[in-house]
Amino acid sequence: MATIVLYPSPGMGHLISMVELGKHISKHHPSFSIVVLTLIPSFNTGTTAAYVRHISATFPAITFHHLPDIPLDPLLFPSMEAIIFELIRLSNPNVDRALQSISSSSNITAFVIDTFCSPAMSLAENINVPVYYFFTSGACCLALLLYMPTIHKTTTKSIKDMNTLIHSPGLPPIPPSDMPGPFLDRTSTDYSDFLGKCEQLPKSAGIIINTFDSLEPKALKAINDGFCVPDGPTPPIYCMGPLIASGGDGSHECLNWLDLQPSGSAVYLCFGSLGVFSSEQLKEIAKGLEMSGVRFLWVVRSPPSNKKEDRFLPPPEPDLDVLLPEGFLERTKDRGLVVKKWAPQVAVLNHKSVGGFVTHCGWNSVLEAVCAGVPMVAWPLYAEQKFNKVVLRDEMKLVLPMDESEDGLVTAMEVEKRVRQLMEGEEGKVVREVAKARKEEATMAVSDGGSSRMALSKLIASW
Ligand SMILES: O=c1ccn([C@@H]2O[C@H](COP(=O)(O)OP(=O)(O)O[C@H]3O[C@H](CO)[C@@H](O)[C@H](O)[C@H]3O)[C@@H](O)[C@H]2O)c(=O)[nH]1
Repeated sequence: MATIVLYPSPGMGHLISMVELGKHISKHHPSFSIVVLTLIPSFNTGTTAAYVRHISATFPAITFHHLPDIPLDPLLFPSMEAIIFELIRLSNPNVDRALQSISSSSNITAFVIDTFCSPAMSLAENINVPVYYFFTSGACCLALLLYMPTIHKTTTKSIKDMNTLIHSPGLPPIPPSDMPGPFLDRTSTDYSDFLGKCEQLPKSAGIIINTFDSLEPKALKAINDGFCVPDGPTPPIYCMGPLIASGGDGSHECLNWLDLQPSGSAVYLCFGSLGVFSSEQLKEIAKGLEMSGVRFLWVVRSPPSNKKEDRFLPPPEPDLDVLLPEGFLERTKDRGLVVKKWAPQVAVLNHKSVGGFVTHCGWNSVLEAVCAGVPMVAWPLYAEQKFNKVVLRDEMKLVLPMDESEDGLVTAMEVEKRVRQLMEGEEGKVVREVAKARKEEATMAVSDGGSSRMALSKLIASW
């Protein structure tokens, strides 16, 4: 049987959309079998293991091939990215064995890897299988990553030390401080690791992006016209999104609570699979929500541990009585609900009572909001999220910003102001209209004859 092997990076934000890609191919081209190579590390990458069990049980067309865990000491790594990159690098012999074993019983048509999994590229080339990247963030971010080696060559300065806006083909000007974190300091190992990954992208047989043509037309045009890789060929680009998870079984307590709220009245606050705040920041959010008078559904996690050895472990169950201001839950019980750790986000965003979303700008969250037609306030935290905020605000006009004060704290007054603007103000009306229009376009893109479906057909035809 013809098999497509998918190799996602660990971490929910990367895994979910890769699995959705597998489901999508399998649904429209059932003659392909889909095998997903999974790395489920012992350090915290969200609720990965439970998710994989759920998909295995509910979607038998996808087979998971678990790669052995390689225990690593978190104390030796400067960042989550660094430990993930090392795990991926050390897993290469296991990936090699997996590919050999799969190819002994079936014909591997394509090997589709996450941007972070570039060390595996050579393994597939050795057995003459074409390698495609699956890019889990947007086309704007891809345009930047493809152009990053050019930016690197044209300066000797670290981006953090630049005081001019960064200009890249197809993108609005980006303030240096909003560039993805790993690109800020060119002397860091994260920088050289990421730059190496950027250089690999154009060497693939193609890049599949989780976006759709009409969401990011300027960036896509710049990529397709070859401006982002000025010194070589750009591989074919396939926009197949939005690839997002479905709403689940709809049984979570917060959905029952939303059933009781008026249509479009509640703001939903959630910060991806790993977003956490200090206890001081949690209290400011609580005060801001209370002052706003707006109905809210808020996913709260425990603050990050101060102990270096605990920083990649799942945070403990939050103690709301300690973390939130005294009496907050009681005073807001008629119009607010705090959920600990995790909410069924897709179902929440598609609930009729939800009218706005305060998000960390992780790309899956953005696409999920776009598909639900829900406008956003952008509160980026790490990775490429500040960059996403800039393009979402300046290019796509889908978000209102949440501004930090100089010490990095977002004050209760700022939370109050932005939530009210989003839910009740003229500013909110403007982004709401854009969100509704993008929702229609997203639906069309994945319908019969839509741009994302055509991209899938084009890719399959090339195989
Ligand atoms: O309480 C929660 C929290 C998250 N989610 C889901 O988890 C996923 C989170 O994905 P995303 O919004 O992309 O955030 P991250 O997990 O932070 O994603 C990582 O990967 C993304 C894709 O590359 C990047 O855009 C982000 O910056 C990076 O942090 C989404 O499907 C959410 O629906 C829930 O269902 N419930």
